[in-house]
Amino acid sequence: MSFSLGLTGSIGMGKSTTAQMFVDEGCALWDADAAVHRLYAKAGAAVEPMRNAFPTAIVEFSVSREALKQIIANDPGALKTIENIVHPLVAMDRAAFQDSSSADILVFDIPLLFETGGDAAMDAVACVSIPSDEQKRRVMARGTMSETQFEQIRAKQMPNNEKCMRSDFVIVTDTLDHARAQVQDIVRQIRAGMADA
Ligand SMILES: CC(C)(COP(=O)(O)OP(=O)(O)OC[C@H]1O[C@@H](n2cnc3c(N)ncnc32)[C@H](O)[C@@H]1O)[C@@H](O)C(=O)NCCC(=O)NCCS
Ligand SMILES: Nc1ncnc2c1ncn2[C@@H]1O[C@H](COP(=O)(O)OP(=O)(O)OP(=O)(O)O)[C@@H](O)[C@H]1O
Repeated sequence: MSFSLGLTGSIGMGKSTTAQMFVDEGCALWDADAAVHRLYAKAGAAVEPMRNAFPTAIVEFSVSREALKQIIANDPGALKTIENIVHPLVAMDRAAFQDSSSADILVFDIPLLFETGGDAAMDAVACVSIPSDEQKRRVMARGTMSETQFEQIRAKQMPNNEKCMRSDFVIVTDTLDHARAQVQDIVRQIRAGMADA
């Protein structure tokens, strides 16, 4: 039996970077954002349902994120429709990974873990955390979102302190070395618990 660890945190707080540190420790990784990329790609399972809901979102046989962002900017309610299409498909992709992976620890990088109730399927949850001003600085430095887009996404997410309170582990992502040390400690604790079980 493998151990399922949910890895969550608000936009730009360091989930993807921290997830790779779990991979370095021998954990298998499933990434919800990467699953969405597969679903949006040519022949991906979200393309046809999305075409039905938002014909202008399809560019060259795939779902265009730029077009989606435009659609959401004009109609913030569109995000709910998008989620209703995407989230069940994401859940199927996750279940297939869970069934097929043989690593001792499976890490699920899921931005909306608590918001979608996905935490119920996890043995434990780790949340990445940094102060909100640093979060904004890091997202703006990526240069992929306007401040309005960032604030829209952030407003939809559960507040960071609530996520941290509901998690079994909090990983402070202030420096790479500090984050790695915390990841190694969590992996050690989980493996020790598995050995005791
Ligand atoms: C809004 C979209 C077009 C923005 O695309 P873009 O490439 O600019 O950003 P990206 O996908 O990398 O998302 C950046 C971060 O925003 C956050 N985020 C994305 N979608 C949502 C959402 N529906 N609610 C809250 N936060 C979200 C996540 O923390 C994510 O890591 C895209 O995120 C999307 O299609 N979202 C709907 C699907 C979804 O809910 N994905 C979340 C993971 S299942
Ligand atoms: N421990 C850390 N120390 C210093 N910088 C970090 C650390 N972790 C992440 N970062 C930086 O913060 C930024 C955001 O990190 P990352 O892309 O991992 O976040 P994310 O939570 O996956 O983002 P999103 O929610 O948008 O997908 C990146 O520029 C990354 O280099």
